[in-house]
Amino acid sequence: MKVKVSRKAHFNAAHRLYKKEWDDAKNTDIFGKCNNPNFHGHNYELIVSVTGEIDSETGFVMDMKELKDLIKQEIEDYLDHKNLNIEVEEFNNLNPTAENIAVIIWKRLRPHISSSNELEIVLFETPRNFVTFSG
Ligand SMILES: Nc1nc2c(c(=O)[nH]1)N=C([C@H](O)[C@H](O)COP(=O)(O)OP(=O)(O)OP(=O)(O)O)CN2
Ligand SMILES: [Zn+2]
Repeated sequence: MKVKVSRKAHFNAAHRLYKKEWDDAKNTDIFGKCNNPNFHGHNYELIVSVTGEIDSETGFVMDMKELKDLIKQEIEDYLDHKNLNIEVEEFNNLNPTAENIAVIIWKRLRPHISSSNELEIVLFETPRNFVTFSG
């Protein structure tokens, strides 16, 4: 019997969506206002979910305190109040779209979650735009 436990988190970050190989006209055509060369920001809302069997001794799938500390250490401290294009090395050559940010978050958390548990990332870039990645 598998149960999913989830923890919400939050970070603010700036980004610009563009491809350096494309000229300004094409970047504006594809990315619109998200191609603003002066960057723009989002209040990202994150839901991290871990699915697995309930431990018969603790009653936990995973200790939520442990999950909270892990998200703070690996995600909030790493991304909060950052310019993703400039300050986060994963985005040196990768567009910081919601899809790519969700994958980076998954990759940073995965090594710290028991291999017998599944990990799912839901990332809201705006109140109405969100992406889901489960590996
Ligand atoms: N597939 C994706 N499409 C878009 C992404 C993305 O990451 N993946 N990102 C953007 C922009 O960065 C931004 O998220 C869009 O902002 P905005 O248009 O303001 O967002 P909303 O549509 O939710 O705002 P409304 O107030 O509803 O207009 C664009 N596309
Ligand atoms: Zn944006």
